[in-house]
Amino acid sequence: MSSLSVPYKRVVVKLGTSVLTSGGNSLDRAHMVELVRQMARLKRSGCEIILVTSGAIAAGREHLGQPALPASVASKQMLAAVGQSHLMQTWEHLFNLFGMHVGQMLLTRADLNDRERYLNARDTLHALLDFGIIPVVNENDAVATAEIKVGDNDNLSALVAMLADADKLILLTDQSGLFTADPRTNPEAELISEVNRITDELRKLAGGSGTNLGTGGMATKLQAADVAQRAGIPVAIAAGHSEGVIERLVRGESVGTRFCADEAPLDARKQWLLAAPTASGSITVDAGAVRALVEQGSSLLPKGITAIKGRFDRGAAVSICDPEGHPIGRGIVRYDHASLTRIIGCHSEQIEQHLGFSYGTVAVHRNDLVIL
Ligand SMILES: Nc1ncnc2c1ncn2[C@@H]1O[C@H](COP(=O)(O)OP(=O)(O)O)[C@@H](O)[C@H]1O
Ligand SMILES: N[C@@H](CCC(=O)OP(=O)(O)O)C(=O)O
Repeated sequence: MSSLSVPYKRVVVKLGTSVLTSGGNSLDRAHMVELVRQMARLKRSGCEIILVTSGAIAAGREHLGQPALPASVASKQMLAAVGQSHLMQTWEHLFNLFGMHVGQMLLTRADLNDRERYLNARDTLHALLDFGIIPVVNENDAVATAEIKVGDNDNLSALVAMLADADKLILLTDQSGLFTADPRTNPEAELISEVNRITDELRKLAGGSGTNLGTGGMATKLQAADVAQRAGIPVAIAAGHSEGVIERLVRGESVGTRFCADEAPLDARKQWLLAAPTASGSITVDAGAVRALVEQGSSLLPKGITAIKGRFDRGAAVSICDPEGHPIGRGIVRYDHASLTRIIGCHSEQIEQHLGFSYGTVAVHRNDLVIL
């Protein structure tokens, strides 16, 4: 038994393509063994590990003899379909060396959009953990169309961290963390070691992927960190090739860039609302409503609505935008788009008069609303 002391008991580790291939054209199995060794030691010390793994497309290219990375979505899906089974076999084999089992979960946004499916996925994840099995998660690239995709494994890992009630999210990549600029193009870039709040200024520093292998670069890692932070989960971005990096982070050492968790995290339903649903429409509100929603945490009344876009049912998730069209929040509507269009700008007491029925005085209740 290892004598490691682990302050974090349930940890999501996301490994980018950049880490799994070491920047090359195939999976770097020697390095994967080293990463598995660290995770296995942590597991023996009482820490539950959930692995979010990229690398299906890279494994598919390797298996098929390195065809050029295709531009078309269908060809990438084909590579992912070929590669996912090889990727999974590799993980299974490596964890088996340490006497551990893995269970595959392939998810899309559609599995998380619907609250019931979200809860089902959560139950499966918890059942795997209860059995001492390591969940190995990737996006279900082979079936994910643009509408149902999470799109990148950084955001997927934040969703998984929430699903799992994890107490730490570790994003491992080919850089030592978040820098003041992309270190590939700016040699002056400096590592940012701690982030308390993710601001627009910080978002501007985070660029896309510097390679054609990774998806999203630092921009999607920051989005993931934002979601996880608000769910009360601390996040680290660090280099996957830094020695003992997973163990050091789980032991509480500060490596790379550390994002503190919010002290007042959103409740479970709002976490789901923040992270999962694709908005089926949008509601534009006036300046007074923006203040009421953002500063006072009020519900959205029909009176503050100035425009509605899209077609949605009662109970759908919609985006809420300020007068300039910038999204300020996301909420579940109490009225479908047709009814809401008829009560735009109305006082709440007039709803029944206009519609002949009422589902209550608010368009979006504050319990069903999350501010971005
Ligand atoms: N501010 C930044 N700090 C660090 N890396 C950055 C920054 N902006 C952009 N990047 C790029 O993000 C890349 C890592 O993301 P990505 O290629 O998607 O890797 P992964 O496969 O690990 O997800 C880096 O190689 C780097 O070029
Ligand atoms: N799901 C894809 C990876 C998507 C992705 O986000 O890649 P990366 O930026 O390398 O973490 C795959 O398995 O190839």
